[in-house]
Amino acid sequence: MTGTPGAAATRNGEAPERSPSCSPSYDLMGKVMLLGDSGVGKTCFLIQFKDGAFLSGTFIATVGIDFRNKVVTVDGMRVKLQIWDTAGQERFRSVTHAYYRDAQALLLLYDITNKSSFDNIRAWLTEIHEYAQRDVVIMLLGNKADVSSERMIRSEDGEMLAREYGVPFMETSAKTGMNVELAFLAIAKELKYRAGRQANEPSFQIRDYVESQKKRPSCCSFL
Ligand SMILES: Nc1nc2c(ncn2[C@@H]2O[C@H](COP(=O)(O)OP(=O)(O)OP(=O)(O)O)[C@@H](O)[C@H]2O)c(=O)[nH]1
Repeated sequence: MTGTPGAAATRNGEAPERSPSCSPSYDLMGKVMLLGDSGVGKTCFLIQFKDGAFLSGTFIATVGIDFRNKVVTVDGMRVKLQIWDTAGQERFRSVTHAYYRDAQALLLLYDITNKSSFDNIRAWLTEIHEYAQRDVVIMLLGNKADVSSERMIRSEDGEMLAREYGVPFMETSAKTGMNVELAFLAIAKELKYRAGRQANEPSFQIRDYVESQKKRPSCCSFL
């Protein structure tokens, strides 16, 4: 485990800021958590977004929780995303629950080649409703979309589950980068919209935005 809620520093050496200091290099900050079963690709997803790289080779399960920061610019506003990578293993659940409370957004991943990771999404959503803020932004992501030959979950099933819970959905690949940046940009746009919402401002619909922007793997229509 590498930190507690509000701890000063973690393994990657960055300090989890709570509020902007004298001259912040961003306009808004949001805390995002990556959730999902062990092995679905949360750490790779974060590293692809942060560094544009893919960690292949031996799988090393996350222990406890870790985080990285990245600033993205949406509609001229710099949004600092503080992204927490959680351990998917059951034995770390009580540690990660403590972090849900002040998260503004949750990216919930399953692995399209692993049926149980998809079946467990309902349990994850139950947990989220128990521990997270009521208005937390949730996005469902079917990761490893590059491995079409081992696909176990149809894209349509992901879409259907997401519709049932009223959350945006897309398939992603931490390996090729497909839709990785889009997931975070959509979250940043939603946070920006929420922070600056004014009575006469046209509303931002994250589900419509994701639907209009997402890339679909060419592999899955035959399933
Ligand atoms: N082909 C492919 N492999 C992936 C992808 N994302 C992750 N992997 C592989 O899946 C394995 C698990 O990835 P991790 O990112 O460590 O999984 P995790 O969800 O962080 O796992 P925990 O830390 O135990 O919760 C690794 O061997 C990765 O190389 C992807 O999009 N495509």
